Amino acid sequence: MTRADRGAQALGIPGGVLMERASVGMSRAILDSFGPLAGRRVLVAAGGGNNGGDGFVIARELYRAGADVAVFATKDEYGGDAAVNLDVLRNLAVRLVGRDAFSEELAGADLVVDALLGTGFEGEVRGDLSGLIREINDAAAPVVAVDVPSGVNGSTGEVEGPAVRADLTVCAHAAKVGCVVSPGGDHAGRVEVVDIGIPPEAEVEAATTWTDAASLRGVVPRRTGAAHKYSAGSLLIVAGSSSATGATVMVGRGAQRAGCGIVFVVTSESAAHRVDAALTEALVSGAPEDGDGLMSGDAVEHILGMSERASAIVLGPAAGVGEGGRRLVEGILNGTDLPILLDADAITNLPGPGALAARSGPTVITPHAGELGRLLGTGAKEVSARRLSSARRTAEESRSCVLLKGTDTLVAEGERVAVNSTGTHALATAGTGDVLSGVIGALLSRGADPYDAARTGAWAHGRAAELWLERTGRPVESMVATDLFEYLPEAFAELL
Ligand SMILES: NC(=O)C1=CN([C@@H]2O[C@H](COP(=O)(O)OP(=O)(O)OC[C@H]3O[C@@H](n4cnc5c(N)ncnc54)[C@H](OP(=O)(O)O)[C@@H]3O)[C@@H](O)[C@H]2O)[C@@H](O)CC1
Ligand SMILES: Nc1ncnc2c1ncn2[C@@H]1O[C@H](COP(=O)(O)OP(=O)(O)O)[C@@H](O)[C@H]1O
Ligand SMILES: [K+]
Repeated sequence: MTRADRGAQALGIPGGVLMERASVGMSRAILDSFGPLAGRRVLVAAGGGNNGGDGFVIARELYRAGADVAVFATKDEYGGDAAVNLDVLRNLAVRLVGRDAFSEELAGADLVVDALLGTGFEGEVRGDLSGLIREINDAAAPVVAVDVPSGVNGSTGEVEGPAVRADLTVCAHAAKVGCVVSPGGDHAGRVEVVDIGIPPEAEVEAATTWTDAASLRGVVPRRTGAAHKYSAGSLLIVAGSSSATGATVMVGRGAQRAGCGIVFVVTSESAAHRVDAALTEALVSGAPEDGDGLMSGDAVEHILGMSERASAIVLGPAAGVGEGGRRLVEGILNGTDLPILLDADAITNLPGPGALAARSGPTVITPHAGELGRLLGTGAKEVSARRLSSARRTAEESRSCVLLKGTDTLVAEGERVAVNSTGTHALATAGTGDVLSGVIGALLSRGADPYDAARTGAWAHGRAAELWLERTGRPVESMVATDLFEYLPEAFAELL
């Protein structure tokens, strides 16, 4: 955002013009959501930087729309465009209130505009601002955040202290990363973006992008008329144990619905016949298992033999944690250059992210915060607090593609991070992660590169859940992971 802003100003567009356009657009969005505001009481809380300057312009626009506007400004003296716009308020009948009147104004407000801190903020909120933020969060009125909820780091989504909880966040030019990546994203409410007139010449390529359907056009590999089942994608799934077959079945069915031409499964030998019965179209074989019914290190030879017929591998779901599992993962990683997706127990069986760095074949790992916390040795809490940097760091140390699951699934590879746009909390049910592994595995087997396979898979998986909700009208709580299979084809159809 800073680079785009500088670029626009270098082209001769004054900063004040950008502020004006941003704030007029934001005011329109506010009126669309909360208007008409004639006669309603609006409190604008404005901080000391340009976010506060936006707040002054919004105050003027809502005043023009007939609202009874009060403005609390944290500073006595302003500079630049903010000062200009504060002067305008002084010339109008807009009430400027002090700290002593803030709480009372807040109690009587029908709408609160949070323009305290924007993209210039990082770290923990200092001084009296934390008190203001707490008061805003305790107030009954709905809250609109300007550009980013105050207290949220706009570049990372990290929240280190008190932060505004908004009903609507209006962003200038583009959704700020902090409005979509958790935990900041959980503070933003609905996010709307307003055009502020930055010309294409000033656009910059963002390292963090939003995976929507448009960003995936042309990315999904297509099956041609000359295809046979192997060229259409041949996936080897190494999963499950004597006592756990469901995960394996869900990976397999997810892969089939994501267009894989042929699915091979290797599982513990005592479970193979049950998986075979459940996966009609797949070729299932059993591998040596230990006393606990988990595939043992001795299974490596059989798996590598099977891998000669595959174009990608999914390794891990319900395969078990322990010494045998560690040998299994190590043996497969060292034994083949095929694209591999490691999920669940295969991630837990890794000694650390560095264990993947030496691989020459493409590698994807799909941890949730708990699994990534174990892999990094930092714990789930730390990963959840710093999702973007945790995913980035893991991608760098593992030289792999990292998909970090959550409400805002992130896909990180090299310098790039994609934030998934689909999904619903209906997915918070056991087994949905297994389906995701199958979908991404299928895309790898069909020739997609890891980054595209992971972000396309996440998008289609989330979209399938949305379609289930839309089509069935059932409550989110009643979804089970296998419901996704029926809607995956329709989700993919939207990308083709
Ligand atoms: N294209 C654009 O870029 C456009 C940008 N626009 C708008 O400008 C916003 C960015 O403005 P910005 O750069 O002035 O920063 P901003 O968010 O107001 O913060 C600075 C203030 O925060 C304070 N502060 C900082 N850290 C703090 C802490 N830990 N704890 C407490 N306080 C802290 C700091 O205080 P100080 O350090 O000076 O004491 C200073 O007062 C952007 O989000 C958008 O709304 C639009 O007008 C359209 C064009
Ligand atoms: N609240 C939520 N909103 C959106 N997606 C969610 C939510 N909760 C879980 N998910 C998604 O559901 C899947 C759960 O995966 P995981 O925890 O590995 O499940 P399992 O291991 O039981 O298969 C992930 O893709 C995750 O992103
Ligand atoms: K703000």
